Amino acid sequence: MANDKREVILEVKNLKQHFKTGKKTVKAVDDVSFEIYKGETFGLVGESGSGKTTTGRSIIKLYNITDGEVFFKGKRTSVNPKSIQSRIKKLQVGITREVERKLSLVEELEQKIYDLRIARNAKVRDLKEEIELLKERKSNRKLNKINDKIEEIDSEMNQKIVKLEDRIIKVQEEIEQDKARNLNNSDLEKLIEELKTDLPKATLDNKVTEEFTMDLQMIFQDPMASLNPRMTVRNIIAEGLDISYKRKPRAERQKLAESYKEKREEKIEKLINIVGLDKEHLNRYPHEFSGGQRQRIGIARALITNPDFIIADEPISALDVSIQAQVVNLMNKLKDEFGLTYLFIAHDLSMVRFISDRLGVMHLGKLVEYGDADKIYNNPVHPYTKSLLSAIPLPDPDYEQGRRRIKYDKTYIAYNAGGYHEVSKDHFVLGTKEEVEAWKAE
Ligand SMILES: Nc1ncnc2c1ncn2[C@@H]1O[C@H](COP(=O)(O)OP(=O)(O)OP(=O)(O)O)[C@@H](O)[C@H]1O
Repeated sequence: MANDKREVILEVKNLKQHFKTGKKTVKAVDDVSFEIYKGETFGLVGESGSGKTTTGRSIIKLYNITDGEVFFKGKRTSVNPKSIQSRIKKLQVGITREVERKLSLVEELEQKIYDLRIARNAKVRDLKEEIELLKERKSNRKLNKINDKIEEIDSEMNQKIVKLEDRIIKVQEEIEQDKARNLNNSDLEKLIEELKTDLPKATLDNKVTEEFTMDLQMIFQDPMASLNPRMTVRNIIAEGLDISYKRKPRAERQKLAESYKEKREEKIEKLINIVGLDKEHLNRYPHEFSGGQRQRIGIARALITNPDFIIADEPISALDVSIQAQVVNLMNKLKDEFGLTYLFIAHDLSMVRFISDRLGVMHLGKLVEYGDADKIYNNPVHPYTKSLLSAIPLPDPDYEQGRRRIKYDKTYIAYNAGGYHEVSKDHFVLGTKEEVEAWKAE
């Protein structure tokens, strides 16, 4: 599993998703970063309200993100234009400060030149008085000596002044460069426009690009709520294809019409079989199916666009335990068959543990620990992960009798300090250095 040549398919960088509700701001996702490799199952776990769903929805662009970036197959798919703007502003403030610092350096250097001249004048004044006396005494030899001395003082001072003036010129040039770097407002607007065109348009108006919609699909927790009750299974499954077809220009659609119908039907029939249902189910409506069957329909619907990435948000939580394993097995089979990558969101760790290659543990909008799933299960470091894992029941009566949930006191954790620390290869923990060291030693 741990292979350095793994290809990153999804990268989430400093993702923030905050919601304003009245006066309060809910930081549903707060500065979360992680990456998912092609072909793996990345389990995102945490208790209800920790921000897992919001993370998934932000990735699939159901929200305009508050801050951060998301890259899918190396292409930036999400960035908040306001956050670009604020970053540029910060840069400008930084440059302004730098200019101020340099201006005061110039002042300092000018002061030094002034001080040198004062010191020189004081010295020379005394010598000149002496000269007047010597002139009266007509002592030419001594006179010459003092004149030489004054010349010496002057040349020494001039050398110093030349050096200082050179520095001043250099700093002034730097100030000009800084000022040129500091964009005026119209340049700023231009830069933002450039950044915008650099991104898929979807990023900014929250419409989704064609490619992205096809490549990235979602499976939801409650298939009944996510399947339109008034649509037949056939049309539900075909929805992704139909949307993309309807987006095509009319002329192209007319040309394709016949072959599209055929291909569509072919694909639907193939998929209904693949997910373990029957062709004759296609004319029925969602309410005629059991929970497990409805989830199979949801899976077929996700597969119709040939995605390579699927976000499965609690896909088995609403199902009977007996059905859960069936759906998980089906998803695993499809993963191999179609070369899929999964982001598998779940609050119940007992199943995720068996299917995840890598894992992220969320708590209060933060990703507190992530990386290789085995490492995290066998050697959890963050106190929240330890507590969460201790809550998983095991099919072992002796263990169960002694099992106690490890208490977790979040007040001890400095969530806003520190960053991610790699405690072993592909195993990252959020905290300050001291915290992580202490947790490791526990
Ligand atoms: N649209 C929204 N407006 C305001 N607050 C929201 C919104 N969506 C989510 N939240 C809040 O953000 C926090 C994280 O919610 P989220 O649904 O992402 O958590 P979760 O870990 O997926 O939990 P669950 O398993 O219960 O769905 C919660 O406090 C929730 O109330």
